[in-house]
Amino acid sequence: MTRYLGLLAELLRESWRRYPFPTAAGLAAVVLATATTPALALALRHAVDGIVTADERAAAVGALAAAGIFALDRYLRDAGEVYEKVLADQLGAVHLRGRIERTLAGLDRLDHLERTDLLDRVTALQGAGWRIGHAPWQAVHAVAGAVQLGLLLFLLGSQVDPWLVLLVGFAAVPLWFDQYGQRAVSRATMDTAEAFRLQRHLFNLATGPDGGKEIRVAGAGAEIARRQRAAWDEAIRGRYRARLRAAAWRLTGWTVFTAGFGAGLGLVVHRAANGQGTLGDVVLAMTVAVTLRDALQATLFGVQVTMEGRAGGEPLLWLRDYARRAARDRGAGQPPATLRDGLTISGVSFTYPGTGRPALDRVSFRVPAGSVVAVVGEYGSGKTTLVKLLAKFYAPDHGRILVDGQDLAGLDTGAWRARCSAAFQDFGRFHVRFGDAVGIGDLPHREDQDQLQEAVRAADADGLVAGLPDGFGTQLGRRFDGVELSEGQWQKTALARASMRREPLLFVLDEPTASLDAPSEHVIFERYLARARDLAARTGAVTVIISHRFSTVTGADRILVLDQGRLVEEGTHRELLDAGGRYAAAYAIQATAYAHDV
Ligand SMILES: Nc1ncnc2c1ncn2[C@@H]1O[C@H](COP(=O)(O)OP(=O)(O)OP(=O)(O)O)[C@@H](O)[C@H]1O
Repeated sequence: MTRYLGLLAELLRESWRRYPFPTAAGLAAVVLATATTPALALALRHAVDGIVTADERAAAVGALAAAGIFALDRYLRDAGEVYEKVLADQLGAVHLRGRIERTLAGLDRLDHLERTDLLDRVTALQGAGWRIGHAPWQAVHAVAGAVQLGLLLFLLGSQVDPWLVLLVGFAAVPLWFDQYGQRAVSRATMDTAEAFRLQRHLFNLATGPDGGKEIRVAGAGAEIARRQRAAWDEAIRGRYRARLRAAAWRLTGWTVFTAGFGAGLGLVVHRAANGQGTLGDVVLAMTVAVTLRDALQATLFGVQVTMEGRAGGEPLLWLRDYARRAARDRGAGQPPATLRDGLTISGVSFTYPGTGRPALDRVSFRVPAGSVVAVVGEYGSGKTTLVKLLAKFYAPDHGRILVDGQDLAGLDTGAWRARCSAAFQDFGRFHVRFGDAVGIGDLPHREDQDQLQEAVRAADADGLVAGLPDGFGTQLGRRFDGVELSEGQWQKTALARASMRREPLLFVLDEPTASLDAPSEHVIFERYLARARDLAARTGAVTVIISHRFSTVTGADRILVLDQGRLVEEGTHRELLDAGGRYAAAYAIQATAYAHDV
């Protein structure tokens, strides 16, 4: 809570720094508006007592003052509202949202995209900028409302009857009760984030092109819709219940306040009837009574919206901590210009957070500079995890990865990644111009036509570009009225992207040809082996190829066989065949299968 309030104060300071005049004007309007109602009540009493005592001048002054204060009050509220809205939108929707997006995009790590508990927070960050942008102003209103409440009670106590000050206790009850309700709403928002995420995922699955074909063939549309509905119901039920609970707390608070307030008014009327007060006092008390309720409601509303902003503020604070921790783990060392020794993986173990079984278990091997290493193994044996560790997406739980003798953990993540190139199994489909979809692989050179051509050639995608209506300028993706590519064409585009960097130290190909036909696969492996030799000669680069198809990796210098996270065999294709172990058996099965196919 303290951190959240600190965040609100910080946002207000930022608003002040960026927009000093509108912020000052907005704050002045709120502060001045707190005094208008007490002033109006005093002016009205003056006017009424003037009328009762036949003091025409006093009555006229009181009436004029009341009219002026009323007009000022309206003006202050309207002007304040305009300033606040514009400032909150600027701060939240523009600055904070941009900052959130930049921070998320700049994160070196992957766990916020792969761990459910962290994904919930990332989900909660959507729209958080807008929500949190309004929260500081609501906090200002909550404070101003409380001050106004204090002024009104002081007025009642000092001008009418000191007993009426006791109303402050009754006024505090709804504020206090409201907190309980808001806490429940905040908790429910976090608790139901997963159900919301599931509902959105199912919605996208049912309406998007990715799973569309399978769902229709399987006739699973109704089932997906049912599950979506169930997820939605679960999420909404949780939030609805919390809101009901909040409403019950609020209603109880109001009931207590109304009882106290009714007794207070009765006291004032009783005093006036016994000559202990004037008619003006009764009018003052009535005016304050009416606005006391409004002031209290404004305070409650301010507290409520401020607290609702907490649902956006907490993930924002989490993101900061997370980004700070990620930055701390970033390392400062620079990678070598060229690899001389190579990579050493020494006793590396890694378990994904929240899982019980290690994805990699005490894996050790050496990749000499300039060599091509193939990693093979069954589904889920840890191949991609190994690559994630090499690309520094995760740090090993045990063991070390050395780059020419330097611990990878100590190398600056950005600098290391700048010397890595990678095509991943779950490659991205960038709906941009084809040239950008490839050029993004080496941003500083994304317009370099020679480099683009070279990358496209390496990925055997020259034919693809030639077939595009505007070549490199062709917009991709049907959603943007562009050309839709086939799965294999998207994969070739991803491969071309990974081939943009000319001087990587580590070149990773994770199932690079899974979506391609056999002739393309053959051409690509030939080209990548040649490219690996070329890179090796220039920078001593190491190429790591992951593949299920054993026939494609026979040309590698070394082949590593993983099984359930363990390195079980290692050697050249010939050595492994001669050893007659797991690799040899799997290779024989695949060779037979291909022979049957032919
Ligand atoms: N983000 C994750 N969170 C939790 N567990 C994971 C995650 N990614 C992978 N795993 C688990 O780690 C193990 C190794 O997965 P990995 O993706 O490295 O295997 P793989 O050999 O590359 O498999 P495939 O050939 O199917 O791509 C598997 O048991 C998998 O379920």
